Amino acid sequence: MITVKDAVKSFGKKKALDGVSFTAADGQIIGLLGTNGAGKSTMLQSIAGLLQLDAGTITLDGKTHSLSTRAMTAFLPDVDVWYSWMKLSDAMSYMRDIYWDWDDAKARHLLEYFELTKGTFIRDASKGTRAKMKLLLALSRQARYLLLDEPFSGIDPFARQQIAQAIVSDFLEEQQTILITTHEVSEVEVILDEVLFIHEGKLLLTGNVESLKQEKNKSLMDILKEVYDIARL
Ligand SMILES: Nc1ncnc2c1ncn2[C@@H]1O[C@H](COP(=O)(O)OP(=O)(O)OP(=O)(O)O)[C@@H](O)[C@H]1O
Repeated sequence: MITVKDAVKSFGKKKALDGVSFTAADGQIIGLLGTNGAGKSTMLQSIAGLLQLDAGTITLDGKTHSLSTRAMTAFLPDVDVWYSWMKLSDAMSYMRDIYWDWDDAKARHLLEYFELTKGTFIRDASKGTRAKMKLLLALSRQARYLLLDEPFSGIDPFARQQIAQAIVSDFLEEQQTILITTHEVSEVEVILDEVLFIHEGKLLLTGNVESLKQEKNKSLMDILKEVYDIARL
């Protein structure tokens, strides 16, 4: 379980996280949604242990950040982090050498699923293909916690559906907990169990997606718009 308690993080005068608290139960797919600059990436980077909070705590399975929590976590950043001179096969070998939980069978499955070629140089790949490569490298680990920051960025709507499907089938195989940030609410809605809606560093809405939709008799996007409009009044 991921437990975030009263998380505060500022950059200069900007409060990127302003007292955020939530728990992410094991085996759930959770959407961390919000407007530009809401604090989503800051939240994911803090959970990944890449940023230190100014106040508050984050624990994974009750443990604060350490090598063992790092080992449980796979983080997919929203920027390109791979050397462009590498081929996809080089990046895969690198991951296999670094992480004991690298799963070759899963990597082969994702390679086929995304129709990627191992011999492609990262620099020669289109933006969407690079996004699929990044996702393959993150999903091929058997990490308990998958933190995916904008995995659909730059990807066409047809491939987005395919990727969302891959995340679900991967999830069902491994019973991992997935925290995903995205602006593509309608594409991701079908795979989410829970939603966290963040605005200006504050959590405005949290809950089970199906229960919220039934309770309000609205789509997730309409529920978020309503919450956002109220927050801006
Ligand atoms: N390293 C940094 N230095 C200064 N300000 C930062 C830094 N990282 C984030 N911020 C600021 O903190 C706020 C939250 O940023 P964050 O990237 O977490 O938002 P986000 O919800 O992921 O946005 P987007 O959807 O646009 O990616 C923004 O105002 C951003 O400008």
